[in-house]
Amino acid sequence: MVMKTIMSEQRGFTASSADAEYLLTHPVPSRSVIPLILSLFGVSLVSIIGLVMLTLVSMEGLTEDNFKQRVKTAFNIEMIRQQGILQEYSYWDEAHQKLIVEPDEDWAKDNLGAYLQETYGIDLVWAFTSDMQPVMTLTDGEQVMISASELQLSDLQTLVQAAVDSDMPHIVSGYREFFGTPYLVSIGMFLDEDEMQKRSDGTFLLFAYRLDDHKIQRVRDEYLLPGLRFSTVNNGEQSDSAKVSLYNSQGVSLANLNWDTVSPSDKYFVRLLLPVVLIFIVMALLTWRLLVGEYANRQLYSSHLIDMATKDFLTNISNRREFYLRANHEISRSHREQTSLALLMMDLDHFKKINDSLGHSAGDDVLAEFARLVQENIREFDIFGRVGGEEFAVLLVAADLAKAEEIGERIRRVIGEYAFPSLSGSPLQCTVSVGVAVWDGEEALDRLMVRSDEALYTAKDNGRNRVSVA
Ligand SMILES: Nc1nc2c(ncn2[C@@H]2O[C@H](COP(=O)(O)OP(=O)(O)OP(=O)(O)O)[C@@H](O)[C@H]2O)c(=O)[nH]1
Repeated sequence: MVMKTIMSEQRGFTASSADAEYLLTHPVPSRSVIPLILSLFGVSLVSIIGLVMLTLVSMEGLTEDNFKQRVKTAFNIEMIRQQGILQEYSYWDEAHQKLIVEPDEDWAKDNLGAYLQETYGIDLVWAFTSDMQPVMTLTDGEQVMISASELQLSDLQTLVQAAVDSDMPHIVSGYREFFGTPYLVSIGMFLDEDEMQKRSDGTFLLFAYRLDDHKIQRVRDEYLLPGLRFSTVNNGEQSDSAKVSLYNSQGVSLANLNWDTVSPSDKYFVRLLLPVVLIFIVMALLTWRLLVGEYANRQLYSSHLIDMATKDFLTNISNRREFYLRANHEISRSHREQTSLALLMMDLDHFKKINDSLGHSAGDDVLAEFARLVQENIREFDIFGRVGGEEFAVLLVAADLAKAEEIGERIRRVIGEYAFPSLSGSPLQCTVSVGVAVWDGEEALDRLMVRSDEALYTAKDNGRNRVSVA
């Protein structure tokens, strides 16, 4: 409501009352809020980067665990596959006949040998008796002779016993070392095809494949385990860097499996970081622009409002209210400091005629021009205001009667001699009457105004265009 009043009094200012209303309900933000908001952006950015890092690092752990699980699963499947092949042969009466009862080298080579090696990667086939005497031995598809003592070199005995003790089909698997090389081994008892039980002779069949680079490459490709590497362990110790180790039945590590997992933090961090940082920078810049722009608008608007409240829109000098405020302040100060003051009250002569003959707007121009001329002829610290329609007042600071008369006379002369520009073409002549009153050192502003007003009327009564003293 206050704003609306000011707006209607101070015509000419372009802001609407809705704008003023908005300003009142949205106070100008303090500039210190801007760095605060930007710091919040910074903190959020750091938190998001931290969160992304944390997510990626935990993903890294998951990826590592996941890969390890897949490697173990792959080797378990390999074992089961080997057991499946072994089972087919251990149940096959003809195989028992040709490998144990009447060993037939040609049959063995045709039905096991190269065929098993090429199709299933089986490098080693042994058929042996319950007292671990080898009957038929095929290595790399070829029949070779191998002694019982060589067979006993490994901890094969445990595996043999486990096969005997296990349930049907009496097949077990494990990792064993033969001739200094780790192998994936499956041992099964020969079973009777018709009776579906252990044969009375307690004979065994062993299938194994060598864990070499070639095998690991196959596992790598088949089970989609990129980067899987293999190394044998000579001293039986698990290597520090090994991610999965293959142990024999005594818990001795025979081989180490390693791989290079792609680290999500390495792979995605930079890719994620860049857009996140960019988005934050853009957001921070936009916020900065909005806040700074808004702040500047509010400042501008505030200064406009102050102008509207204190200045006369036509002449740009103090309005009545502001004149009273400043003049009262000056009287208090003069009272304290015991200095002199004088008041000039001025009124343009026959101003109505200008309005009537040339129009209100021409009258406005004369008023504005009059104010400018007066302003030029008083001192900077004098208080000048429009106190009525065509009535003006100047409070002369530290001025005695002589000084006040001198200034009043100067104004009267300047106005009288001035050719006011006019739209009609020919310049206008105006005169002004001035009433002077010197402050008595005690009186209030109203009283001083009344006395100078009376002096002004005396000037008017005495023929205008003159300076009268109260
Ligand atoms: N153009 C214009 N005229 C105004 C404004 N304020 C007051 N007036 C006019 O000023 C005139 C004052 O007339 P009067 O009070 O009769 O005084 P005067 O014609 O100046 O005659 P004296 O003062 O007796 O010399 C009136 O016509 C008012 O309308 C204003 O802001 N603009």
